[in-house]
Amino acid sequence: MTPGQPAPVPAPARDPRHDGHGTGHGTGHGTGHGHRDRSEGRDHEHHRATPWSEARAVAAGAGAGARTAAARPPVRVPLDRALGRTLAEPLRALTDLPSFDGSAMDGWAVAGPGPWTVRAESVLAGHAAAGALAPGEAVRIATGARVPAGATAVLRTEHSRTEDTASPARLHPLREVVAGQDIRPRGQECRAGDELLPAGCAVTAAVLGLAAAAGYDTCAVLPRPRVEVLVLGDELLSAGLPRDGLIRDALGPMLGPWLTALGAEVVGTRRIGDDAEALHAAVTGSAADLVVTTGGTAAGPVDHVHRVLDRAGATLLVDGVKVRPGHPMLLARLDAARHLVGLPGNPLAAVSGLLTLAAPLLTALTGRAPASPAEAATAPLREAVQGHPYDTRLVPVVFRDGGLVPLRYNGPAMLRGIAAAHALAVVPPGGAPSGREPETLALPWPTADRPQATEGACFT
Ligand SMILES: Nc1nc2c(c(=O)[nH]1)N[C@H]1C(S)=C(S)[C@@H](COP(=O)(O)OP(=O)(O)OC[C@H]3O[C@@H](n4cnc5c(N)ncnc54)[C@H](O)[C@@H]3O)O[C@H]1N2
Ligand code: MOO
Repeated sequence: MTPGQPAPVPAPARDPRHDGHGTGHGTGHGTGHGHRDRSEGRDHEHHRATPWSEARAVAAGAGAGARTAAARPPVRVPLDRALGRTLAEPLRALTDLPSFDGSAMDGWAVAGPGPWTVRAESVLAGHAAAGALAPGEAVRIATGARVPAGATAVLRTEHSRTEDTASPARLHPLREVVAGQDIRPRGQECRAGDELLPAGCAVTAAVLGLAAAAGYDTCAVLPRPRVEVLVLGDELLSAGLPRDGLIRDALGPMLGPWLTALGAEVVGTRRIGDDAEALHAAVTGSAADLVVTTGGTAAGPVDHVHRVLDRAGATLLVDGVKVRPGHPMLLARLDAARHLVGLPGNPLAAVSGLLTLAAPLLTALTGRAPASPAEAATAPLREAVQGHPYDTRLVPVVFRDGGLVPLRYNGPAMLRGIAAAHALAVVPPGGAPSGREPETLALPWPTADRPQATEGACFT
């Protein structure tokens, strides 16, 4: 079956693999995928579902279009508020770096060949420069101090011997002295005006250091896309233990920080309940560039998202994706500059929607270059991973001993696997054999290796 061809919709009872989650660890659903209890128009939903890679491309295109339509100007922020933002302009050096000829070592600035007569003074970093040295003279110098005019080299303390009995003291080299040694010449790293980084780079801690060194107090960054999260569902509790069929809202606490890590400014996370009127008002009244809803995407009696989008005059760009978990995810254009991503309510399905639709859309909206799949870390699979017959699977994995180990708790309602994961492996329809190096999706935070004993026992 090639992508784009209509996929048959086998009845789950006849094809148990169609739950698509492979391991059978409590997938918590599997009651059919054809949305047969919807109106006739949705009977063949799976035929309309977009292949996974195409869905990501559509989302990226939507983000790029919205960015052009919104045309929001760059903002200038102090360096201590720029972390995680995107450079709106190339970072050009405002000064030569180093800005003066300085000593790279603690020792002696010397002029000409030794031995040298030692001047009584010392030159320290940040202090006045010593007067010019005449050939045959030396002066004590600290790392980072300006070398005096006339100096031809710096001699490290440990490569020198001083003869204090002489007056003035005499300095002898303990090894050959090469002209220019241990002097950091002005402009060695860059000249004023040189482009240090192009526009579009993410501002990392290292970029902040470079910008400060190059003379910046503020920097111009792209505006962050504003995102509002609407959490649907009457069954959700914000605190305490699950009780009486009610469960804790796992998505409200997770999505805001995750979207922030993807470069968004999260303007709010609101609980809406299963109330179509409230949802319609929230969607049409939102000033956000991207509205993210959770739940209500499928075929249940209170799954309002499609109806509300119809009523709001939105255009569905993606209505279902050939991916497990998360296939009911959707992407709609609310107007030229605003979009809505509908994430399924099952928590790992919501993560799948977040990475499939919201992440590429936000990357394009932010103005960053999309990460190429070839750049994402991968490794040979340590074991075969069962595939869905027609859909892509996203499976939480850890990197271990040079291989990729799929994690076990990967059911659509489970977060235990993804919480321990280093990445998500993209498993093509039909599965991936042991040894295959699959495409992976990186998680937008550092992942530390955990003690193997715990991981091995509990997660794989
Ligand atoms: N007849 C069909 N039923 C279902 C289908 C289908 O194709 N036909 N697809 C299933 C799949 S797959 C998924 S995924 C879900 C998607 O459902 P919705 O997006 O409509 O989400 P809900 O029904 O509201 O919730 C599903 C599930 O997730 C729990 N949930 C919801 N929100 C949260 C939250 N914030 N934190 C934690 N858990 C949440 C909710 O209680 C349900 O258990 O539909 C299947 N059904
Ligand atoms: O399995 Mo659903 O795929 O939870 O999207």
